[in-house]
Amino acid sequence: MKKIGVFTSGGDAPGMNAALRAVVRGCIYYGIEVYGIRYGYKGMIDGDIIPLNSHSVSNIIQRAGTVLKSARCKEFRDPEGRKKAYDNLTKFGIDALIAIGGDGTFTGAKIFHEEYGIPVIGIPGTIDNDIYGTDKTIGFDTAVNTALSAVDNIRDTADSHDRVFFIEVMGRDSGYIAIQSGIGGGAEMVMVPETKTTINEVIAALKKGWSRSKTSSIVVIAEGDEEGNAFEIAEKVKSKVKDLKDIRVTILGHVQRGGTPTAQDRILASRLGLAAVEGLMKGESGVMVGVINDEVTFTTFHDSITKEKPLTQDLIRMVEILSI
Ligand SMILES: Nc1ncnc2c1ncn2[C@@H]1O[C@H](COP(=O)(O)OP(=O)(O)OP(=O)(O)O)[C@@H](O)[C@H]1O
Ligand SMILES: O=P(O)(O)OC[C@H]1O[C@](O)(CO)[C@@H](O)[C@@H]1O
Ligand SMILES: [Mg+2]
Repeated sequence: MKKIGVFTSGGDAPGMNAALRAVVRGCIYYGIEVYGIRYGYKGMIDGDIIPLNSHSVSNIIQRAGTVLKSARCKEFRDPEGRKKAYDNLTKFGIDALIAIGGDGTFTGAKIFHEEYGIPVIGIPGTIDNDIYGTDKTIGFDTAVNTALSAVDNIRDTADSHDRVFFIEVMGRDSGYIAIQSGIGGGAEMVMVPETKTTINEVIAALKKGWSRSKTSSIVVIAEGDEEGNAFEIAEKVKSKVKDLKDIRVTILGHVQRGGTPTAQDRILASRLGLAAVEGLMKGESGVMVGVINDEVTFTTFHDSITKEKPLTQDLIRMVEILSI
């Protein structure tokens, strides 16, 4: 293994730059050449590939986003697109890959690895934390803290005006950001795609609060909840509770994808970046590197994308008890 290509793909996540830095510095330390593939699979297909050196990753550990840029690339889903990508890698002499991204990125990496036999290791970088094989994904901790700080701010104004707020956080198919920012922010109710929560249950939780003289309430909703988005859920609640006081809806959106990476995310990213390089050197391939119980662990792409990572049931149970 002489030349590693590294890329970031899918939604960006705070800490991706720290992971890239660790990959580049790790390669240089072990005498391996390293190339950056810009815009994920799109850059692989377009041949947008640049050599990286130690200086290329100076002063980025603290920056969110990804200096390599990211993209969602339809063409890579087709065999013709992947053939173009492989031809470009051959042209540059790249003989191994490190993919930083989420489940979609790993699905593409798995197919590519199986088709062309090129060694690939994945690093989990997504705010959603929806990947099996690691306790946390890079970017999740920062996103939770961003969402939590927004919940705190909303609580201030909700309290002044005696209002009910429905706050939607990110997580296409996953309630990790919702449950953690909900518990941390003292929400009256958290709605996540992993468990079914009916509108009547939401109403019951709100009424319980009002019966105990609570004047304001917060409901945190993961964007993938089966009852709909925050506006739809607010409307459903309103239609069933005639004397409902003032309500407001806030969608936090992409604000959760930016922001200075937390210490936890920078350290996790640095650890996983170096472990990916060392893993390739030891012959690991077709796997994702993660940290479970503070230990570096390799999980096959197959398991990382197909096995479910369940929300801790204890956290779901806590919301009701602690919001009385
Ligand atoms: N089945 C597939 N075959 C080939 N490539 C795929 C496949 N699924 C996803 N990819 C590639 O991986 C890219 C990233 O996937 P996706 O957009 O789902 O983001 P992700 O990596 O899951 O990150 P996040 O969920 O954090 O946004 C896609 O744009 C596509 O190029
Ligand atoms: O606007 P985009 O890039 O399509 O991403 C939105 C999605 O990306 C994620 O933030 C993950 O990165 C999801 O939670 C969200 O649904
Ligand atoms: Mg994904």
